[in-house]
Amino acid sequence: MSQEQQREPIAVIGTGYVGLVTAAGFAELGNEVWCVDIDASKIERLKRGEIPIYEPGLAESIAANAERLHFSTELGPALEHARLLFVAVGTPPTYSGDADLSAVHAVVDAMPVSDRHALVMKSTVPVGTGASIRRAFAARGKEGFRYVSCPEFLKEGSALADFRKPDRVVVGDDGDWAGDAVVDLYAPLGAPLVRTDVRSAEMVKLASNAFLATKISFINEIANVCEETGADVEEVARGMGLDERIGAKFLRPGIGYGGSCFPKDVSALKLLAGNSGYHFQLLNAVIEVNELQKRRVIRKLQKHLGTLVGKRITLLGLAFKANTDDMREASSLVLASRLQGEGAIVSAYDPLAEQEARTLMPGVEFADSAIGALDGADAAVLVTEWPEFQQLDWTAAGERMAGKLVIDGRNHLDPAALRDAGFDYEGVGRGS
Ligand SMILES: NC(=O)c1ccc[n+]([C@@H]2O[C@H](COP(=O)([O-])OP(=O)(O)OC[C@H]3O[C@@H](n4cnc5c(N)ncnc54)[C@H](O)[C@@H]3O)[C@@H](O)[C@H]2O)c1
Ligand SMILES: O=c1ccn([C@@H]2O[C@H](COP(=O)(O)OP(=O)(O)O[C@H]3O[C@H](CO)[C@@H](O)[C@H](O)[C@H]3O)[C@@H](O)[C@H]2O)c(=O)[nH]1
Repeated sequence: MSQEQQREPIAVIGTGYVGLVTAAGFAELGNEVWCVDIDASKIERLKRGEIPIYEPGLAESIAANAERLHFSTELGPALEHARLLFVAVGTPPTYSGDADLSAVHAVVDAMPVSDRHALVMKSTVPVGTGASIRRAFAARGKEGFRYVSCPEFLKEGSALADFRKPDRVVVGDDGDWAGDAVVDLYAPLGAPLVRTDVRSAEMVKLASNAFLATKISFINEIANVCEETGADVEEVARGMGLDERIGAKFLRPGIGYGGSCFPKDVSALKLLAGNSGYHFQLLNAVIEVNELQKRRVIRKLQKHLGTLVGKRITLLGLAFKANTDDMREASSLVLASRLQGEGAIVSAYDPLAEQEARTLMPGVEFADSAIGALDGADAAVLVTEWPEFQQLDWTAAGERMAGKLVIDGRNHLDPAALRDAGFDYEGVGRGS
């Protein structure tokens, strides 16, 4: 038998961003992967070779490894073929800001009480979730149920690359066969391994996201002070980032962090701390700065245009970041509704996220090109850092706009080039 054939078959429950990337990544390594999702239409599309989300390289990887990838709405085949069941279902925020664990509980309830299987938690869950799942199994008469926390750190837009070359692999377990098997699965990637207890692994995930979000809110506040003092935050971030203790990553100022993870995980950690009797003061500020950062755009527009009533404002980019079609917690959603609240007419363009955005942004006029969206606009707001906005012929765009104002929410454009093209340009903390 070749080494490839000997690799452990696994199951992946939930075929969203994390589940599909995990499945494709392990299939690349030679594992048979049994994927399960309750969304029948998603499974049908996957069986036909259609990939329901956009993630660079994912379609190609799934096509190249199709023989090792199996898709079903039934848990049965997964349980039959695999010992390790990777759970990658959603844990969205509830109204109160806690993580909604109903999908995780649905998976736990569907699991047989068996010695042969172990749950490997990829979904982001509050600290203590592993312990409560083990208690639930104990109540079903299964004391020795195996549970591994193996949090996922991929970033959308580079998810497959992150799987192939992770900064670290974190495995939280009781030191039993299931933890050993997960360590073996990841071994070919050669990543640093943190093997620890379940609660600490759960906390590594929440603390990492909270720290990164804190870094972003910090640089956003520095940017705001730069606007008051005439310093250029891009130069400041460059100077800070070269200090190895600080590091250059996640120091890009902008209109706040969005996406399916940072907002929900920061809030979940804050509530987890609160529920445990600790007031996590820093995270309150991180969240508040992030909310206010989006609203500063409105003030910048008003500074130049006066009232926004009847003004036509174009949002360039809608997805929460470039290279994804994901609209979850995108800053564009807040901006569009605030602009509409001020009486503005909002037009928009995004190269990938339009379809999803249409369902979330009532009253917004969508165009199929940046230049089309800018037609007749009084101002453009760059929301997502798509490379095509740097390549846009801004002189031609300016000729079609009613006013020549660009608010660059990601410091993505060249201020000098825009000013040469006759625009008023405002970035975030870029001086004047
Ligand atoms: N998206 C990211 O960048 C990212 C990165 C790291 C961790 N995470 C965490 O991973 C988890 C999954 O995130 P995602 O973005 O992949 O979510 P997603 O919404 O894209 O996918 C979740 C999938 O689970 C399926 N599902 C729901 N209940 C199910 C059930 N009972 N059985 C089988 N399938 C079920 C859904 O139909 C959906 O396809 C979350 O906890 C998230 O916080 C996400
Ligand atoms: O310097 C920066 C970096 C990011 N962002 C914003 O932060 C948000 C999140 O970006 P990013 O972290 O690149 O994307 P995600 O796919 O949400 O990934 C985060 O959330 C995932 C889910 O938990 C984790 O797995 C990843 O490690 C973590 O980076 C986006 O709105 C970005 O525009 C900034 O404003 N400035």
